[in-house]
Amino acid sequence: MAVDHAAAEVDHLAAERAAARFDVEAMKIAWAGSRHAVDVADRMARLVASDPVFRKDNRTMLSRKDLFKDTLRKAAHAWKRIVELRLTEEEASLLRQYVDQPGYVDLHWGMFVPAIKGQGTEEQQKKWLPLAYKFQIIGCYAQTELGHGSNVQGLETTATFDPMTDEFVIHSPTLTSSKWWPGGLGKASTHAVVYARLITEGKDYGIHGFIVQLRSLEDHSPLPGVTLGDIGGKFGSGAYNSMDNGVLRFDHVRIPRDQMLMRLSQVTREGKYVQSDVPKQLLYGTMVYVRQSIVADASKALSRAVCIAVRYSAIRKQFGSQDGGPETQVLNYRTQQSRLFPLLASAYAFRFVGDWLNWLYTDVTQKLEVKDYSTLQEAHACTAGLKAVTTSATADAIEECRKLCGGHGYLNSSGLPELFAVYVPACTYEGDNVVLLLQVARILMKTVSQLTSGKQPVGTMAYMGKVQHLMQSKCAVKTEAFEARALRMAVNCAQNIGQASNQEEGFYERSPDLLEAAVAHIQLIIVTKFIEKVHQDIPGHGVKEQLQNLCNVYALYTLHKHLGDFLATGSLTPKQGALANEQLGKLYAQVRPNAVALVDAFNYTDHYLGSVLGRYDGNVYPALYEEAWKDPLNETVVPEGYHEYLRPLLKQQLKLSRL
Ligand SMILES: CCCCCCCC/C=C\CCCCCCCCCCCC(=O)SCCNC(=O)CCNC(=O)[C@H](O)C(C)(C)COP(=O)(O)OP(=O)(O)OC[C@H]1O[C@@H](n2cnc3c(N)ncnc32)[C@H](O)[C@@H]1OP(=O)(O)O
Ligand SMILES: Cc1cc2nc3c(=O)[nH]c(=O)nc-3n(C[C@H](O)[C@H](O)[C@H](O)COP(=O)(O)OP(=O)(O)OC[C@H]3O[C@@H](n4cnc5c(N)ncnc54)[C@H](O)[C@@H]3O)c2cc1C
Repeated sequence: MAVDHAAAEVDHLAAERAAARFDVEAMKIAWAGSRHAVDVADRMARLVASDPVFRKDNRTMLSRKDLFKDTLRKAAHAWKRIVELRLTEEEASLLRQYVDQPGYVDLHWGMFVPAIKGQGTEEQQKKWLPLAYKFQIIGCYAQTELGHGSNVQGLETTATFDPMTDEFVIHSPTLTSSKWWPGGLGKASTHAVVYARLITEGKDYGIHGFIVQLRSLEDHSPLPGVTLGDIGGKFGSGAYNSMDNGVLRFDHVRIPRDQMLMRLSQVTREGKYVQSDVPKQLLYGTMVYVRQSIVADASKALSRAVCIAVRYSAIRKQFGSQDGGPETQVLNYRTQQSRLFPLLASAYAFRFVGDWLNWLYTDVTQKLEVKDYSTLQEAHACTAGLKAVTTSATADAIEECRKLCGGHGYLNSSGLPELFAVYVPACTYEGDNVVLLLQVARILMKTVSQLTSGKQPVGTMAYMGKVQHLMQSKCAVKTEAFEARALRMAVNCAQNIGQASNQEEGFYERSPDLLEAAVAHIQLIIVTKFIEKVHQDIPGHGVKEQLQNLCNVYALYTLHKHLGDFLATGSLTPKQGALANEQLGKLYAQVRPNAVALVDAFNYTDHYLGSVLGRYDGNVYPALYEEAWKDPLNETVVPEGYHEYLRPLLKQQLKLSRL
């Protein structure tokens, strides 16, 4: 008798959901932040999913040109819906998230507008922002060049003030000074915030931002002296190829003086350079803003991958039980759990630390408005470090989820290859992760060096003030072990650097250790913020308990993975390390019955997940089967090329065999 496997799989997910020991609706609120956040996300997700223009299941099969046109169409349609429905900023940005296709709008809203807000004077904001808000101009963020990305101070584009005409002359003096990478620049943008070396009265004052028009507002052709285009195809099919990352060269392009962003410093009519009393690091403010939003995005990308892998692992069965009973769901394998559940816990951990970082960023912004710059360093260290640690972990985790889904995970229809390809550049853009961690390490070294002078560290570095205690004690408490590990690694680095003939040389020599010290510090922040979250009042049956479990999984898994650090610094004994591992196994057993419900709490539509393996209804096999037939290769039974290449070959073999 034929068994309807498909129906059986569907029942499986229902059984998983019924077995969950907590209130999923309440967990949705804990994940999203509030009832309001759940409702608005739900509404926007459904709006997108039900609109045929936002279809994306065919995306990996489109040519680059068709994909780009599809992106323009989606962006225009999204804007039309935003205006027609009078969506709020919150609704609009969720709508953009669920459209789920990188495009010029991300850089327009995400970097061009914030750069003008952060670096422009009130007058400049009044002039440019209304144009940008109504899409009467489209902007991008043109900082990186062919020759320099990480080293911003090394950029070569020049902006030379000409007092005769009251203009800046923007010029690309070398091939390596060509702007290279800015998203939206290649084909869509009409304007850019261009970062260039300001030269006036014969002196180079370093990097500053300028608003430069690139294309005609009449026919979109490049303005005189401007050469620009797309830099070419990128990693993976679909994925980030929807974005027109661009190249841009200037040949003595003139812009009015008032298009220099003048909040941080000014050039007078006479050509005098005047520095404001604000720290010059505010020039990097747009990057800080985007880095904090990238941390929030990490939890979104990771939770999508984990949702697919958990649901599919509940559906997928391999091998029978000892007594010949039904086959085992792969989710029941201890190895599957030990690979998957830490990723599930990380998704929650990154979500909560992302919320905290958003709070920190808002707090710093408010302080800056009243000229309080005391938390600028903390904001830089936290955004840079958390961006680096969460994006690296998420990129690795998406690939691990692909492997957790076996062969089917490698199909585009699983959604995982495209998610990986679109996500991995997050480890590079907005600051290469190693470069960012070295920034954190520099701040750690500075903090350690100040300990002897009695200066008490604050914010996320405050634990370093407990130096006497943390350097000596054996740690029984979990957070204390994380604190001791981070502090001792930092102090070891500082001592080693101190022995070098000069500090810079010492920093250079010790940079691999410094990276690890920075990671230890950032992991401490993530663990601490997760613990703080579970100490809050969290309503809903069983919700707090589940989050407590996941928090323990995240902390103990991190500890297990980096046990070498904990042992080498004497922050834990080998026995404690072994006990932690034992405990981890027990925690996985507690997560197991709740796993499917824990990913349901992300509340993702099938449209947003974009995965036949992660379908809410669990109907995986019919969907996989159907999806295969949609491939353009299956449009004809006999493939194109048969008559040119297969038939002659086969005929030739036939002739040979008859000889
Ligand atoms: C109606 C609404 C519609 C809604 C639609 C919604 C649409 C969607 C909206 C939003 C989406 C948002 C998402 C955006 C999409 C993102 C896509 C990806 C885009 C990617 C873009 C980019 O990549 S842009 C380019 C990024 N480039 C980099 O990150 C370069 C990295 N390098 C650097 O940052 C710097 O060079 C460096 C920090 C590494 C070194 O700089 P420098 O040499 O100048 O400094 P020092 O090391 O000497 O340090 C000096 C001193 O400064 C301190 N410091 C350094 N940086 C900062 C900082 N950022 N902030 C504060 N302080 C800083 C440093 O610690 C030192 O301090 P001391 O006290 O002197 O020691
Ligand atoms: C998809 C994508 C979108 C982008 N969008 C934009 C955009 O909109 N606007 C824009 O201006 N830019 C954009 N960029 C550029 C991006 O910001 C840079 O690529 C990034 O900052 C890294 O710089 P780089 O390419 O110069 O790398 P490099 O610095 O050349 O890195 C190469 C290697 O050198 C290492 N390295 C570099 N410096 C050090 C150091 N001091 N110590 C130790 N190791 C080091 C790095 O770790 C890395 O392994 C984008 C990039 C990508 C991939």
